[in-house]
This record gives sequence, C-alpha cells and structure tokens, in this order.
Amino acid sequence: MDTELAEEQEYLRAARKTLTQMLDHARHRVATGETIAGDGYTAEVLGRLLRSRAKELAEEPDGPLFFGRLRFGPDAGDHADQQYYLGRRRIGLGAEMPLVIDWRAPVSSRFYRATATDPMGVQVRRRYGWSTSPAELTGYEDEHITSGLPSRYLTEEIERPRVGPMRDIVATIQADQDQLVRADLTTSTCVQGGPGTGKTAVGLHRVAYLLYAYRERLRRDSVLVLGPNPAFLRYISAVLPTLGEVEVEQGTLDDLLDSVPVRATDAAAAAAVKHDVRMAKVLRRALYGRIRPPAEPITIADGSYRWRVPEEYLARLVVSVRREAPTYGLGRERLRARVVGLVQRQAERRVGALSAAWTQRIGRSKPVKDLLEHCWPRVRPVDLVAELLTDSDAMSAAADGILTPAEQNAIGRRVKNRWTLADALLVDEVAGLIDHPPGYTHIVVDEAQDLSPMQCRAIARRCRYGSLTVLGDVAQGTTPWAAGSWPEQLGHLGQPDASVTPLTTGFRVPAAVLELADRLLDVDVPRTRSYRTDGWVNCRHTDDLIAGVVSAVRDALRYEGSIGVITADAAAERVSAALTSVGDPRVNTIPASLAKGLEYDHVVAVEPADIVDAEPRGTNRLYVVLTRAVSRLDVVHSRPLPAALG
Ligand SMILES: Nc1ncnc2c1ncn2[C@@H]1O[C@H](COP(=O)(O)OP(=O)(O)OP(=O)(O)O)[C@@H](O)[C@H]1O
Repeated sequence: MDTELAEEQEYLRAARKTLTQMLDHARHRVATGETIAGDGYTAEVLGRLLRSRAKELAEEPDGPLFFGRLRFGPDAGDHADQQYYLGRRRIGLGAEMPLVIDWRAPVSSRFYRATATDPMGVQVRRRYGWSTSPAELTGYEDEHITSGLPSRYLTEEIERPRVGPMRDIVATIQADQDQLVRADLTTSTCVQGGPGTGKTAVGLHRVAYLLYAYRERLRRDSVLVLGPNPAFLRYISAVLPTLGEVEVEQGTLDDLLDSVPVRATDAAAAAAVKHDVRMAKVLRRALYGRIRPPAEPITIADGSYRWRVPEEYLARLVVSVRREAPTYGLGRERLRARVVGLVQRQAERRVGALSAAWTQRIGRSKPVKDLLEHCWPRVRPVDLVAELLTDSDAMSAAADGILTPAEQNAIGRRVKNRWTLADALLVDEVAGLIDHPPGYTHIVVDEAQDLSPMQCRAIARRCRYGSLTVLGDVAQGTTPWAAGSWPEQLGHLGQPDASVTPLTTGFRVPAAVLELADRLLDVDVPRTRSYRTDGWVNCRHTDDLIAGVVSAVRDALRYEGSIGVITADAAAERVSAALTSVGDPRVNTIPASLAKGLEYDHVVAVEPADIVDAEPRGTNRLYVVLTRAVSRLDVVHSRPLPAALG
C-alpha cells in the first residue's frame, strides 16, 4: 500500500510539473502573441484568448490534479489494459498521451457509469483522498467494479461539511446525473428532482460538458445559466470557473429584461394578470391592431415619370403580408419591398431594367414612407405597453374577450412611466413580436417551476433554435404562478416535447430532515431517497423566540460548517440584529424568500408558522426552508407548529 501510494505521489509530482510547463507556455504565448500577430485587432483577440487560457490554468488549485483513475481489463477494446487518470482538465503537453484526461472526455464517462451489472470494460475504479490546503494525496480506494460496494470517499465527499460557495462534483457524479450532463447539445431535457438531488450541479456540469464537447460550435457567449436571484448566483458562481469555464453568462431573467427602468411594484392582482399567458394575446392584438388598410393610392415622382399604385392593390398587399405572419418588423419591410416591386414592374415596362440603387431610392421615398407609417407603423414596444396600460380605450380594444373588465382594471394605471418588473416582461414580449431577440444555443434554467408563462416565453424566444436544460421541483414552487406540472411549463418554454427525467437520490438533506419536510408535500412528485443517514432534527419550543434562536445558534457553533438562520422575511432584520451579539462569520441570517437553492450545514428555521402565514404558498416556502439543511436542522418556535408538521 505504502509503495503504491508513493508511486501515486510521484505521478502527482510529474503532473504538477507538466502543469507548470503548460502554464509557462501559455504565459509565454501571451507575451509574444501580442507582438507577433499581424494587426492590432488580431493581436488583441489572440492576447485575450491566451490570457484567459493562462487564467484557466492558473486557477487550477495548487492541489488535487486528479480525482480518479480507471484501469481497463483485457476485453476493453481500444482501451484494453490501459489506465487513465481523470481530473478537472487535461494535463499533457502537445500530442503526447496526457498524464491526466479531462473528466469530460468520452472515456471518462465510464468512471461514472460502470456498474457491477455493466462494467463497460473497467476492471478497477480508483478514487483518491486529498488533504485540503496544502492539497496532498493522502490515500486511495480501489473499487473492484464487480463487487458493487459503496465507496468511502464518495460518502465522505457527500457528507463533507459545507463552507463557502458551491463546489463542483466531478469526482462523484452519479450515473443518472452523468446521463443528463452528457446529453447531446440538441436535446432539451427537464429534470424534476426533490431538494438536494443535484439539479443545479447537473445543470452547471452540463454547461461545462457542452463547452468541451462542442468547442467548435459553441461560443462562450452562446450559453446562458439563469437562476432565481443574485444570492443564488453568487452561491453557484465558483463552480464553472473551477471547471475551467470562466466566461459563461450567469444571471437572472430580470437581468435580461432591461427594457424599462423599474420603479414600482405591482399589486398581487395586477402581477397575476401581467404574468398570465393571455397577456401575450392581448399584446399581439394591440400590436397588430396598428396595421390598417391604405386610405388612398400612392403616386411617386421619378424624374419625368409619375408612378401610381391604386389603393386596392396596396390593400391586397397589406392583407397578404399580414397573413404570412412574419414578425411585425419583418412584415413592415416586406410590405415596403412588395410596394416597390409593384412600382418597379410598372416602371420597367416603360424604361427597361432598373438598378438596386433605384429600388432603394423608391423604398425610401416619402410616399412609400407615408404609406408604411399609415398601414404598418413603426412601433416602440415601451410606447405600445405604456398606451395599453394608461388608456382604457386602447386596453379594451386589445383585451376585450380575453381579459375580464376587472382584470383590465387591475393592470390599468394613470402614470405612464411607473414601470414594474412585470411591465418589463410585457415590453419584452412586444419587442419579441417585432423582432426576434438574439438567441442562445443552450440555456440552463434553474428553479424553473417558479416561472410564469410570460417569463417562460421570454426564455423561449431567446432559444428558438437552441436547446434548454430545465431544472426544478414542482414541490418547491412558491410564486403565485408556479407550475403544477411540467408538460404545460415546457410548452410555455417552447419545448413541449422535452422529456422529463426524475432525480431521486438526495445528496444534501439527511433522511431525518427529509422525513419531516416531506410531511408538507401536497403535490405528486417522485419522493427523494436520502443518500445520507447522518444528521438530525431538533424542535425547540420557546416563549422568547429571539432568545431561543440565539441559544440554538450558540449550540450550532459547536459543530463545523456554515449556519443558516432562516426566518419569515418580516423578521429577518430583527433576528439578524440579535445575532450580531454572536459575532461569528459562519452565521448567516436569510429571509425565507431568498433561501431557494442555497444550503447550510446547520439550519435554524425560525417560527415555521410565520413562514407559512406570510404568503399564499407559505407551506411550499417552508418546505424549501427546511430542506436547506445539509447536516442538522433546528426548528425554533414560540407559536404552535403548522399542523402538517405534526
Ligand atoms: N453526485 C454528487 N456527489 C457529491 N455531491 C453532490 C452530488 N450531487 C449533488 N451533490 C451535492 O448536493 C448538494 C445539493 O445539490 P444541488 O444544489 O445541485 O441540488 P438541487 O437539486 O439543485 O437542490 P434544490 O432543489 O434544493 O435547489 C450540493 O452541495 C451538491 O454539490
């Protein structure tokens, strides 16, 4: 064992040396690239590229360069009797056989998928143990595939106390997760998984995989990760960079919709209408309602000629372009081209072939412009939405028969520019009817159960020719419009045929916590089986809530890892102020509405009844809160616990 470990450590030294050489090469190329490239622009692009490559390599932690090794048996085809070390990225110089292969390389998949029933040619799967800072190789464990015994390192990794931001899971991706990670670029999938089943982890690793496997086809900016809020995005922000992908766009949907300055908040009734899918119909009708038949023929002066197009010809053109249903913007240009076409045919009969410059001039002539402004006017999305919301005639013209008078009333307002977040969505919808926005090749949408139909549409129109990874859990839906089932949501997302794959092994929440939280479930979803048998739940009744919380936190500090004190939003400030006396950076106070997607080793859930009472879907909110716990859950309450918790 000792000699073998020494050999492994020797291998590590060789890998570190090679990595240093790779880094030197990259730096050298940064230095020289800028001076040898032909022109300034190429030099800049090349320099930036190489610099980011150097950065990727430099960010390789000074440590665990590999996490596993595959040894193949004699019957493994091309891999017969080979062995490969697997790491976060390839380590090797030039075309030589690399010392470490990338976890995303095709053969690495067998590390994750080989089982006793289907060993895939793998004889031994080795996992390595590492100490943290400095990262040293401390041991290894051989899994003889055919024995099927669970791995100690795997269990340790999953039960490891959490500190800091979310980490990658390359060393321990499970077979069902790997199938999702490596799905083809054109495949859209939806992952329904209970809390802590690794949906977010799968989505992020899928992005890294796609950028590797489709390097030629995918630019870094053609992939987008959408999360529910900035706190969540901060929490996950380190994962892709540790996987070597430093430039992937990660944001919230609201970040994408910067069409209007948001100054106000909608009342619940108004928000409900604005997020309803019927709004799409209202907006379409409002926009296309601007199209009118011509009021008169047009006459165009062209040197000594005057060309005339009769009104009924023009009217027929408007109808036919309208029927072709292109985008509104394209329709306008098509109408212009068709009108010019009519004029051109007339003119060419008299004067012979005409140039492109001529058609352009006629297209820009005042009579044609006036005709377009009358029949197919240019529309600014903000103006259209402002008019709709502030002018009751415009509203009823567009919404009668689609929204009830009460609903129309709920969204009407007096002031033009008191924009809300939902208005930004409406403006975006109109902009999307006028012109398709620039699209992404792949979008990962996390917490997708919470999106409204109108939000889904905003994502769908940015992914018309791309694919989606939709991640969520209908049991964790907390918005008023949260999806009750996936097929409808996937329809709104423009991917009605995407398959829904369940993930059912829980890697975060211990069985005891899950057992308590699951009592709150009121929807039919596949249950999560916890991988973790450690962990505990403790309910503390107290007459003085704040004192109870402080005491629970002090007790929690005896353990390793992060502590999340999660309260109803209204109490967050008071609880946070009380906890300043504890003065430990491991303690965070989080309002329940921001807890989604986060995790803490030790969760102190404060007054569940208040969390439930705070909003219509309060029970689902409480479910989210309780399932943030990685190891331990303290429930502190002065009011009776919600009945479902028992
Ligand atoms: N295969 C795995 N090996 C080790 N850890 C894992 C694995 N899969 C997931 N985890 C860990 O489990 C935790 C929960 O994962 P993640 O946040 O991706 O779950 P989720 O399904 O998105 O949860 P939620 O629905 O509650 O947001 C994370 O700490 C993640 O790193």
